[in-house]
Amino acid sequence: MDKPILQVALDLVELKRAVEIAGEALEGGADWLEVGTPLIKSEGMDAIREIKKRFRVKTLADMKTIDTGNVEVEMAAKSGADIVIILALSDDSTIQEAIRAAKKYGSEIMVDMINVPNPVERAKELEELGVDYINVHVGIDQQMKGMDPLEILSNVANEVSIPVAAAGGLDAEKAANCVSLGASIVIVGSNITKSRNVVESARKVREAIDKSWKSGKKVELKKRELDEEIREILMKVSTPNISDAMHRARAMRDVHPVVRGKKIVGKAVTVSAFDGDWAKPVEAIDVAGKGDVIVIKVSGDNAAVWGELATRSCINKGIEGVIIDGAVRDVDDIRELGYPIFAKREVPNAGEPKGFGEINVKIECGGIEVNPGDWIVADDNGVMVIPKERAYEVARRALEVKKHEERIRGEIEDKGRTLAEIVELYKWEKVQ
Ligand SMILES: O=C([C@H](O)CO)[C@H](O)[C@H](O)COP(=O)(O)O
Repeated sequence: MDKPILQVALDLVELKRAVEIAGEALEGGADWLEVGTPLIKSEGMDAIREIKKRFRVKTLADMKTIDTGNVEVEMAAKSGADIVIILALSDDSTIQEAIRAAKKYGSEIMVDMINVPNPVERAKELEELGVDYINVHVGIDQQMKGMDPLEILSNVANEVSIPVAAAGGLDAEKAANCVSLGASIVIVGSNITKSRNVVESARKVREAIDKSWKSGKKVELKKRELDEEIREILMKVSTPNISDAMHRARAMRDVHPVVRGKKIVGKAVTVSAFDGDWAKPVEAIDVAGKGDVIVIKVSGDNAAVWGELATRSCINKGIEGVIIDGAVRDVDDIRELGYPIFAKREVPNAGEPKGFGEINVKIECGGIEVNPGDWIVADDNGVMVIPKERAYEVARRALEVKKHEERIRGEIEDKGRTLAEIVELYKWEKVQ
C-alpha cells in the first residue's frame, strides 16, 4: 500500500476561518482538503472555489448527495472539486449519474457509507458500479452514541480493491489503527480543526499514520468499560459544556456549592426526605459506594438533614459528593474538610432522625427529575443531571463543545479577535 493520505475535513460554517485552518493543517502534514458539508451549506460552491484556488491541493467536496447525482457533481466539479462525496444510501441510478458527471468534468467519486445497513455488500456493489473510493464513515451524531468506523473497516477493506477511506471521530491513535486495518485515506475533522494548535494536531496524526504504515502491524481493538469511559470524559468537561450539549436543559435551580472550587462526577444514589428528618440521608451513606453522589430532596429547608459527621462518613467511604435540595449545617467544618456539598440553605439547627422517606426512588431535586443511577456533574456553576440512558452521548457531545471552545479561545487569546468576529455573530442573528 502507498503512503496513507491524510485528508482534513473542514466542517466549519465560516469560510474565513476554514481557509486559515486549512493552511495550518497543510503545514502540519495534511495531503488533501475536504470542504465539509456544513461549510458547503453555509457558503455554497464558493467555499470549494476558494479552497481550491488558495491551496492547489487535491480538494474534496462533501456534498452528501442522495439524489440528482448529475447536477450536484457537476456543480462541485466545476467549482474545483477533484473528488465529490455522495451517499452510498442513494439509489443506484443516482450513483451512476454521479459517476457519469464526474467523468465528464474530470472528477472522481467517493461514496460515504454512513448509515448503510449492510456495508460489505454495498461496498462491493458500489465498486462494481464504478465508484473510485469507498468511505467507511460513522457520522458525528452516531459517534456520540459510541459507534466507531474501526468496527467494520477491515471487513470492507478486505472485500474491495479500490481505495478505502475511514472517517468519524478519528484522533491520532484511531487514525493509526485505521491504517493498520486497511484504510489508505484517513479523514480527520474536529480533532484537528477544533484544536487550539491545528499545525501540531495535524502533525501528530501525520506521524501516527506514517508510523503505523511503516510498521505494517495489525492492531487488536480493545473495548473499554462504559462507566469508566463516561466518568473520564465527564471529568474533562464543565457543567456549562454539559448544559450546552443538552440544549440548556436539566440544570438544578437554587442548589449552590457550600465549598467552592470542587468538581464532582458520579452516579446518583437518591433520597427523598422530610424537613429535618436526617435518618434516610445518613442511611444513604451506607447504600452508596465509592464514586457515587448522594442526591437528597427534602420537603422543606427549616432544619438541616446534613452536617459535619455525615460528611466525615462520606469521606471514609469515598463517596464523591452530596447534593441537597434542603438545608445543611456545620458549614465551617465542612469547608475545613474541603468536601463537596451543594445545598439550598445553611442553618444552625438539625431536626430529628424519624426515619420517614425513601432511598433510591425517583425524586425531583432542584426542579429536575433524578433517578437512581443518573449521572451528576457539579462544579462552581451549579449541578447538572444526565439521565443514565443518555450519559455516554451527552458526555461525548459536551467534549465536542469543549473542543470547539478551545479553538475559539485560542483565536481570542493568540489572535486578538472578538467572539462576535470569530463566530460571525451578526450574520447568524435570527432573521425576523
Ligand atoms: O462528514 C463528516 C460529518 O458528517 C459532518 O459533515 C465529517 O467530515 C467527518 O465525520 C469527519 O469529521 P470528524 O468525525 O469530526 O473527524
